[in-house]
Amino acid sequence: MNRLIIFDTTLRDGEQAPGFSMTVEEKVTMAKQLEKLGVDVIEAGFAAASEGDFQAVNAIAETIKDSTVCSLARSLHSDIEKAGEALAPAERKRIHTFIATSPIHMQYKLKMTPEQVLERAVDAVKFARNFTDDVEFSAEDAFRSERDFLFKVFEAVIDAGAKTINVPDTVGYAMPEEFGQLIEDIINNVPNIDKAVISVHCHNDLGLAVANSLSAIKKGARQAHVTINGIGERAGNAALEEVVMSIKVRHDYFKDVYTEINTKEIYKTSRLLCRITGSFVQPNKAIVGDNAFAHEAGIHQHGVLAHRETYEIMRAEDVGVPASKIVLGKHSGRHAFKTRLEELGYRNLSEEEVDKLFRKFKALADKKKEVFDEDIEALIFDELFRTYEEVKLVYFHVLSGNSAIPSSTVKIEKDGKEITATACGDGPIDSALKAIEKALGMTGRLKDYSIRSLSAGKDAMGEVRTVVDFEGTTVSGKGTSTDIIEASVKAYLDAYNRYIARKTFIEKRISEGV
Ligand SMILES: CC(=O)SCCNC(=O)CCNC(=O)[C@H](O)C(C)(C)COP(=O)(O)OP(=O)(O)OC[C@H]1O[C@@H](n2cnc3c(N)ncnc32)[C@H](O)[C@@H]1OP(=O)(O)O
Ligand SMILES: CC(C)C(=O)C(=O)O
Ligand SMILES: [Mg+2]
Repeated sequence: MNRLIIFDTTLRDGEQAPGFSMTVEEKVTMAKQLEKLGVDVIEAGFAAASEGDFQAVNAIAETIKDSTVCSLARSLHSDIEKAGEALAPAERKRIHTFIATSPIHMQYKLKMTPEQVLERAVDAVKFARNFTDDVEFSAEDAFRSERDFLFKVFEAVIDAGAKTINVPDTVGYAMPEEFGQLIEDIINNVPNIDKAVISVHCHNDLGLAVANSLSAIKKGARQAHVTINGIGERAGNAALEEVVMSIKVRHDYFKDVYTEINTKEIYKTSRLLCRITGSFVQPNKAIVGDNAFAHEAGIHQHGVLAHRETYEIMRAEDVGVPASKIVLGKHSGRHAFKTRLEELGYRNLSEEEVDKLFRKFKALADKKKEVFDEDIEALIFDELFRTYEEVKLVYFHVLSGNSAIPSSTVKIEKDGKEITATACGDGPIDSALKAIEKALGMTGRLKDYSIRSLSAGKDAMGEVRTVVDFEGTTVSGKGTSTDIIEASVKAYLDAYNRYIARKTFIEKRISEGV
């Protein structure tokens, strides 16, 4: 009675939004991840819409074992037959048939009388039962429908064999209290409602899709139509991650309602959808946005460091986000700054040293959006401990092409001497970094490498960031240039210089007996 069925329509309503079309292979990949996430029903598409959608529903029906696979169908025999055919291989299959019940849709779009709509709905459900016992019926635009007519339609389709009746707020018009009231009214006015599950399908035109879904769940709805990242027609549908985490985090409010979602898979699923569709979620998006577990303001950082729950109502790990983040920027405070210094290995700085660094950090943060670890290390060495000579790049030369073995020559200045070295590699960057290592006389393990453009145009400045392990110490480095090979070489040398600086710092501290 208290299990909330999660009906995911990312691959149907989600895909209907401009820019979110997916190929058959992409839909299957997404469906596999939805199965891992533990959704109860995957609405795989609208089999009658196109040959591609038919293939997608069919391929998902063949692949998915743990979730029910569903296809949408208008209240037409031809649509329902297509859905039945596409779903044939599924272990558990559902046909979701619908017809609009609001006066405006019946009059202007369907050009049908209410009696005809009622008859068509009943006929569709009966016909769908030839393919599966699991039939869901949606009264499209239910929220703007005449209540008595809506109740009559639901009663009739349940009698005809619908196991789930879905109540869509197709145009996102409802307010949460009103939508909850509609569910209560359906429970009180549809005599056979105990034979069906009440489902809701909310759109986000006024930003209320999740609030409306939750209000309905509170009143007794036990299935929610949702999509990953809230994608869907126009402003989208209710976001799966928000509905599921609301139920989980506020179990005190939703009493015994629960879902079978493996919440640790949420973040991964959200990212997969972004990768497949080439879309982004806004940074402040609940649960899965980049900032959902990030803290930049000093007072918040202090609170979170002292006791996480001061500013976090759920754990990042519970939704699969690697960890909550303390982001250093112009709003950050001394507590967070000192913690980051300690995380970077600078544990024994005096309070005066921390103060001096903190002032420099604030000045830098005023100029930069985000202050990275390598910026902090640069401050430490530039301001406090510049006791070593940096290795400098004198020049580099690279030979590359699709018919040549990439090779590089570099000259560096180290300890007052110029050293030249040459190496071959798998590509121009690989050969240049190998030549640098030969010249340095030390090999590092490149743990991470990223490149981004700092400006627009073909001649844009590129910024390379490297994370390198030198003799068991991990350091990061940064280099910029309009030439990405030069930026890479500089970033590698920068990491090496930080490694030497850190080693020098530790040796100095040891010799001082600290
Ligand atoms: C609220 C929702 O999300 S509803 C689902 C929306 N999803 C889609 O539309 C998916 C993609 N759609 C399509 O590929 C096409 O629209 C198709 C294949 C479904 C239909 O294409 P066409 O036959 O060219 O019709 P078209 O889309 O122009 O018009 C829709 C027709 O379906 C009818 N119709 C709409 N809803 C229903 C329904 N639930 N039951 C029966 N008929 C319906 C309309 O009255 C109209 O009929 P008409 O052609 O006799 O005037
Ligand atoms: C097909 C139905 C459920 C729909 O997407 C809607 O009404 O928004
Ligand atoms: Mg919809």
